[in-house]
Amino acid sequence: MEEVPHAIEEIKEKMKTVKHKILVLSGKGGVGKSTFSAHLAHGLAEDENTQVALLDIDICGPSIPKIMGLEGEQFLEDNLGVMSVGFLLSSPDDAVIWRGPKKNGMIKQFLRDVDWGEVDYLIVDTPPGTSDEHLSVVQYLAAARIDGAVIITTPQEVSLQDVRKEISFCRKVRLPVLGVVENMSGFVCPNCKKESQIFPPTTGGAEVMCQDLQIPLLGRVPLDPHIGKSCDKGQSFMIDAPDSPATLAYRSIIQSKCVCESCEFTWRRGQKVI
Ligand SMILES: Nc1ncnc2c1ncn2[C@@H]1O[C@H](COP(=O)(O)OP(=O)(O)OP(=O)(O)O)[C@@H](O)[C@H]1O
Repeated sequence: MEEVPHAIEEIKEKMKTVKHKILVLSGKGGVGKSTFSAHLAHGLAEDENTQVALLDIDICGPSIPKIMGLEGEQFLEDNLGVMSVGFLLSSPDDAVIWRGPKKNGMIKQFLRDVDWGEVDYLIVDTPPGTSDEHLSVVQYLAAARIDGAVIITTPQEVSLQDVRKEISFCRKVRLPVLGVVENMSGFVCPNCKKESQIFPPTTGGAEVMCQDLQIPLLGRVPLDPHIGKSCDKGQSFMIDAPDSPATLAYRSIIQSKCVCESCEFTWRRGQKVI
């Protein structure tokens, strides 16, 4: 037990070279959290002067190595580093069946023992829900100050319901909510450009929920089947389809963050919600 406060101090020291730490959360699985985390990392790293690190703590289902086209390697570009438990498995098909303490130990090792170097943004992709991994990363980074969480949802009530739980978790552990991204939000037909709602928002979608909870809606990313194709190839969809509505949505979300060097990072300054 004595070990945890000690590790928190060590991690605080290690994180001195990491400017911003952003957790990516979702209530439900399969809503596009890892895809968003990967594209946030790609998008931020397009500026070659920005150092980005992507840490995948979805220990039982690490999909970041595949999405980033890194099965076996740990670095992508000079300014974009990736770490995942997926790199430690002998085969991508290996199952990780770990209890809480072992997961916590792995997260501690990732944060404390990886040589992160000078990093502008550390993006942490988490498993769905609120479990050991979330508590652990929040606890270990407690003294190192996390900027906040971005929460990914689809427009359906079944996903939004779990987002409310996620927000309640954030409030309990005093993790600021930077905002919500509504993913798979409408489908723009590539031929006629008409938008249809594949997953209709029965309760008003993320927009109404964000208004109710006074949380920023960072943007909406439409459904595009080519996103899955790019991810399967380990490529950035933003490079593969630079003019698509989904790319424009990713870019608008990424660009809306405050880039001012001197100010304290918030997605939209002054709107950080605890
Ligand atoms: N906007 C989108 N349009 C179309 N497909 C998408 C979109 N976003 C994500 N996907 C696809 O949805 C599937 C689930 O995405 P992803 O693995 O990122 O979800 P996740 O929330 O991280 O899931 P889990 O938490 O279970 O790991 C993937 O096949 C991905 O390619």
